Amino acid sequence: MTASTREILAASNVSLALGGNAALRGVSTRFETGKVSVLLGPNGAGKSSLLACLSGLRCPESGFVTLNGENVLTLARRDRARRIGLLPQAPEIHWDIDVMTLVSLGRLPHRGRGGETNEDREAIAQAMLATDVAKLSTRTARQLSGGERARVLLARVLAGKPQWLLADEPLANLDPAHQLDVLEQLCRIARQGVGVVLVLHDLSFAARIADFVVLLHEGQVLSSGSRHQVLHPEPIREAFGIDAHFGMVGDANPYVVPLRRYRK
Ligand SMILES: Nc1ncnc2c1ncn2[C@@H]1O[C@H](COP(=O)(O)OP(=O)(O)OP(=O)(O)O)[C@@H](O)[C@H]1O
Repeated sequence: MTASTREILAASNVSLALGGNAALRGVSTRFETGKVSVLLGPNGAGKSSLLACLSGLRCPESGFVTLNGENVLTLARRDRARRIGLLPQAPEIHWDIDVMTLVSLGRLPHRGRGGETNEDREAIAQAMLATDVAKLSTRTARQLSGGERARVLLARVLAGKPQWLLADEPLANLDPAHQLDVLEQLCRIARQGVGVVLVLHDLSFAARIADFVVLLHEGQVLSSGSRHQVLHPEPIREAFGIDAHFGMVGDANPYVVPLRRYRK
């Protein structure tokens, strides 16, 4: 991808109410391809709601989301599905399906009438390798452990090779080795030009990989910018109500340890 093909996914003054709750209140922010962006915030802050609006899954009450200036809701569904891959939070698998078939569903937006192509097969194999699920390919997806299922569902999204990957807590349920593997894959595809937008709860992983951070609180953007600007005692205290210790292991591994609840 060259600078001229850079894409921007932008939320402009987005508000969303869910069941009478104000999930988002006038959120404006923008994301770029080629970067890892991380949404942070306490439970109920609006992170999943923002991903749902960015992906076109939910329609804001007011405001809008644009992809390169075009409203995501006006994109043809198939075009949107090709360009934006969404991994929702803790998705369920509702039917008996083997892992290989489930991952191959990620290619559906690309399928023509001729059935599976070599390109499809290659994308599926790459995605299964990247998430370390090849050895599970004949297993029934519903019988997998939580972490195995999470990796298979990420493989399905990766198989679609979207220009944008929006993932809601992609590290939840993963063991530390697979957390590191998945983070490395996500950073790698960002370097290749994909726009990666992640919801994370782990502040240390966010500090390690984020090019851009949006900190949400009560449906609003409390702070956004580089990890150095946002992963800072003041905004973290205000958003989460905690004091935290910020440190470094070597030159490249920042960490954040929540210490105690902040009491005024
Ligand atoms: N289906 C729904 N019906 C009613 N209210 C909802 C629904 N989904 C979310 N909400 C509310 O909208 C607000 C934002 O929820 P959202 O799931 O976006 O938060 P979040 O930041 O992703 O939280 P978490 O970290 O717990 O996943 C919360 O107050 C939540 O209770």
